[in-house]
Amino acid sequence: MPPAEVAPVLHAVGVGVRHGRVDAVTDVTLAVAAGDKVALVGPNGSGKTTLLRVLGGLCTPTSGIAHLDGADLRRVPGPARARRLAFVGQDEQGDLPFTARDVLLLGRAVRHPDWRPYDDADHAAVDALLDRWELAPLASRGLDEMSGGERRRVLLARAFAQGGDVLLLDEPTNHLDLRHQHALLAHVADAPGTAVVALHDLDLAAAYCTRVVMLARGRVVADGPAPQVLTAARVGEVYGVDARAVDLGGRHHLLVGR
Ligand SMILES: Nc1ncnc2c1ncn2[C@@H]1O[C@H](COP(=O)(O)OP(=O)(O)OP(=O)(O)O)[C@@H](O)[C@H]1O
Repeated sequence: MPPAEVAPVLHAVGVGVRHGRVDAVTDVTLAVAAGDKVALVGPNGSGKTTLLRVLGGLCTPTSGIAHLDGADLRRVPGPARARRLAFVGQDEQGDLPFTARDVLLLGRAVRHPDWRPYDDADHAAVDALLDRWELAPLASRGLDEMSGGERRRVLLARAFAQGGDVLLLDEPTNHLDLRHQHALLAHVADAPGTAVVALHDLDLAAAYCTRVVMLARGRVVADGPAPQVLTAARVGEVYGVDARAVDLGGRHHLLVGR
């Protein structure tokens, strides 16, 4: 007997988003299965942020529909959505005087719809995240007293604190140094849940994601494993660069010039 079809966790069907006279996303159909780690790549303005926001229920499509576990995302109430999905935006910097510990506890708040106070499990989860993200020395420091990269790491750790099973991250490596870029994507790759991550660094996409979806002018132009999507010809054409694909130790890389 063939295995039963597993419904996608996230499913955009014929999604279009129009901002005024701009078609940001056009007729995108994308099914993301549980456990998929999807890199969303494409040039500036190709629709990555817009599509991520649709998948997170933060932007209502002008046409088509987006589902979370088969339910129309427009009808999933905010608190229920926040228990499943965590979204970290591209420019989220957070300059409020909350400490790192406060911010991670705020992430846990989505698990307390009844305003129940934080319990030992919340504090233990936050302590574990502070350790894992090397944030313990910043636990009592305000966001407004941190460097850009430190703040960014706190906000990304908050997404993990929410404890949902779907991560939507928009250019999460912005502001992070090399080691933290790799550490972050390793966290994402190792997490048991589903992730869709907009990335400009194609090497990071190839190294840590199981699947690469490439957008150009609001449409999906390729979808599959990195070596099949990130070919020299396609990257050259879509980004307008001179690209060469190389295999180093079994890993797909691109050498890029103008
Ligand atoms: N609020 C808005 N009003 C009008 N046009 C918008 C708005 N937001 C985005 N756009 C346009 O929609 C298109 C897609 O933008 P989007 O931010 O989704 O692209 P992106 O791939 O995330 O880009 P980048 O890599 O530069 O972050 C672009 O042409 C952009 O100019």
